[in-house]
Amino acid sequence: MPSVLQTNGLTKTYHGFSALHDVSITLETGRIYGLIGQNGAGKSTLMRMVAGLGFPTAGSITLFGHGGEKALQEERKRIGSMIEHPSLIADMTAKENLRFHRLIRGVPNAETEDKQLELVGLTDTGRKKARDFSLGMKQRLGIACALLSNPELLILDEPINGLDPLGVVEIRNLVIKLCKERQMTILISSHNLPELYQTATDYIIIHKGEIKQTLTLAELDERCRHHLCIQCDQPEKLAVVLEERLHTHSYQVLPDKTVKLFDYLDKKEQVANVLFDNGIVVTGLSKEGETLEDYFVSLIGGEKHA
Ligand SMILES: Nc1ncnc2c1ncn2[C@@H]1O[C@H](COP(=O)(O)OP(=O)(O)OP(=O)(O)O)[C@@H](O)[C@H]1O
Repeated sequence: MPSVLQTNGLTKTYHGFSALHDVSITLETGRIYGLIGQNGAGKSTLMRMVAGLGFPTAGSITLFGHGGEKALQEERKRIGSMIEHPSLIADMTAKENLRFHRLIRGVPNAETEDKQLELVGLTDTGRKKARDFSLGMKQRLGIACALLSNPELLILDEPINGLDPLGVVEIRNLVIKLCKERQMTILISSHNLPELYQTATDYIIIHKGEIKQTLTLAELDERCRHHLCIQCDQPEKLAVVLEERLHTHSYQVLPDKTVKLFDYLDKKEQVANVLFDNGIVVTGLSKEGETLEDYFVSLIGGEKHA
């Protein structure tokens, strides 16, 4: 089966400024790809190129195994997208908005309107106009519009931006459901990395227009180094005890005096006993791992978070 999407050396330059540089990625069926990057990293630019909302300066795109402008035009009918903002008409109800999008996109069956409204939980909005919708409702209606043609690839640019916690969970559940039940491939960008960690099966990390890394959730978990997190009254003395009594140098003392021990992960009690025997008062000892956010920060060289 061909990949859903392949980009090869995709590059976009705006008046000499390189917004995307040599981007080569592959998306496979039925996976949720979290696209991560700081403001201005090139996430929307990449999504726009794939959705056909902009032309690359160089490089190529293959969708469902087909490349070339003519074939891409056809294959893009298999894509649904909500990029930057949901494109809604403020004066129209949810259903009218859906009908408008359905007609301009030439989707024949009208029943799909109710189906999408139900899927995103907007069946009860009646005569209420889109202008009076909450941000979460607007986002969900935008997703419903993107789903009208029953796409195989769904592109969502920051769909949870500005949503309250309940709204965030609703979008997460919807995305996971679409992937599981319809084998839909989803490319989703967000600055909310803890949330993306709960949603995505794969991660694409982009920095200053270039792909820094692509990895699966399993690879991420393996790379997020696990450690014992120790809180105590004397971190300097603790360091000496770790080196002299436990013969390890694999630790880090953080500015807040927490100590991360990368050794003895399954010997918590032994560590606790040795520290106690050496007069160190331990107020916290737990096994922990790095988060997606920590990993992202260390990967892009400690710059501000996404
Ligand atoms: N039409 C344009 N003309 C000139 N520069 C542009 C244009 N569109 C995007 N850029 C620039 O390209 C870079 C990448 O922008 P892009 O919107 O893709 O970033 P992003 O990762 O989506 O950021 P954010 O998280 O803030 O949405 C930015 O520096 C942006 O200013």
